[in-house]
Amino acid sequence: MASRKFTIKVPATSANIGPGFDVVGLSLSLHLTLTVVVPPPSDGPYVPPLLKYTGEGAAEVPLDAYKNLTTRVALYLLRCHDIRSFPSRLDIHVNNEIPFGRGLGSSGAAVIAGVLLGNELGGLNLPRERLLDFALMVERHPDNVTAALVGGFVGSYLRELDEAATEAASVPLSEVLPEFPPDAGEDWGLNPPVPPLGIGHYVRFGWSESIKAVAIIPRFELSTAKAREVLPLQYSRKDLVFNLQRLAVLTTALGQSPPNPELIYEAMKDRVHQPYRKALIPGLPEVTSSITPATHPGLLGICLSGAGPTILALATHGFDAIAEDARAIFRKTNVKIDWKLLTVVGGSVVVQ
Ligand SMILES: Nc1ncnc2c1ncn2[C@@H]1O[C@H](COP(=O)(O)OP(=O)(O)O)[C@@H](O)[C@H]1O
Ligand SMILES: N[C@@H](CCOP(=O)(O)O)C(=O)O
Repeated sequence: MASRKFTIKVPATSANIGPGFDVVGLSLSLHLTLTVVVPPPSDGPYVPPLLKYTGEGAAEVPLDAYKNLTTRVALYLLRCHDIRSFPSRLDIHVNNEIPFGRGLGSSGAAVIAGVLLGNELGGLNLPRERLLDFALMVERHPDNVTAALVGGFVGSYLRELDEAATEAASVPLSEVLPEFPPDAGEDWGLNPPVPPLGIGHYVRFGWSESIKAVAIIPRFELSTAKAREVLPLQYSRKDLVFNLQRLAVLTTALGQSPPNPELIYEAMKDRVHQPYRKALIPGLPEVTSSITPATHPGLLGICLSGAGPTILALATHGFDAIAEDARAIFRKTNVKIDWKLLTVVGGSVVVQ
């Protein structure tokens, strides 16, 4: 019997796009790719997975399958289906183009890669909606994981669950993700909480082909957890209405051809997360307020990408001027940047 080989490819994502905090996401042309070889069953002793890693994060990512986010998520899926461990001598090569902790959805991509890996290894054939439930037990805001899974410009919500399901869906992450092999003398993690059915729901919006994304990526990391801690628990009606009005317009405006810069620039403004995150990202207010469609022809709108620190500028042309002027503003605060011109791509694929 021959080895089985397959590839999993998951895109980067930019969440929020201004007013859509925890609601909208956009899949972008940087990828996390797993090349997986499953050897045929043998009678020899059990050999744990061999994990190799190249690209972004290679120096810091754990290569122990019981510590690595992607493989722990895969194991979570397997154990929820009574499969206790990875196949023996599993070989996984990860190549990552998505920088860590920059607001481009690296952790969401790692989680989606994990659910797809578990689904393949276990031969589970779970539908996309069920895979999303598993991803949402790990990454609990739906914007990144939904866009990474289904691709495009996507809006999603979490269904209100009944009391029992809410409890099942809100267990600590440490109870969801296994951290030990099955022979570690621990029962812990072998019967993890199974996700309630239908946690997340989504819709894909139109996207005008002419719109590209300039990702202006500061050379420092900001963890999403830290950037969420600075957000308030309550908002004024004025600020909520400000965002709702803009989000309603934005979801259609980005699908129109030709896109309307005046409409989009205003519709990408936000009062729910960016004002609170500016202290963590020196240069953010100046970049978003001084780079406008009037000063930079081709620009449509500009916002924080996810929890930051990356800034996302949507534009049809004039990409170099936008990025280089953002670089100059960041330089004044001693922050160096890299920038990439990205396109909106399809969702995750598994190729046999
Ligand atoms: N491919 C990956 N494999 C394993 N862990 C990853 C991978 N990508 C991201 N992570 C984990 O997620 C962390 C970054 O997540 P987060 O703070 O949410 O930032 P973001 O998702 O915006 O890049 C990394 O420091 C790392 O621990
Ligand atoms: N809605 C979330 C999105 C986080 O995205 P990430 O790419 O920074 O992980 C938030 O704004 O906190």
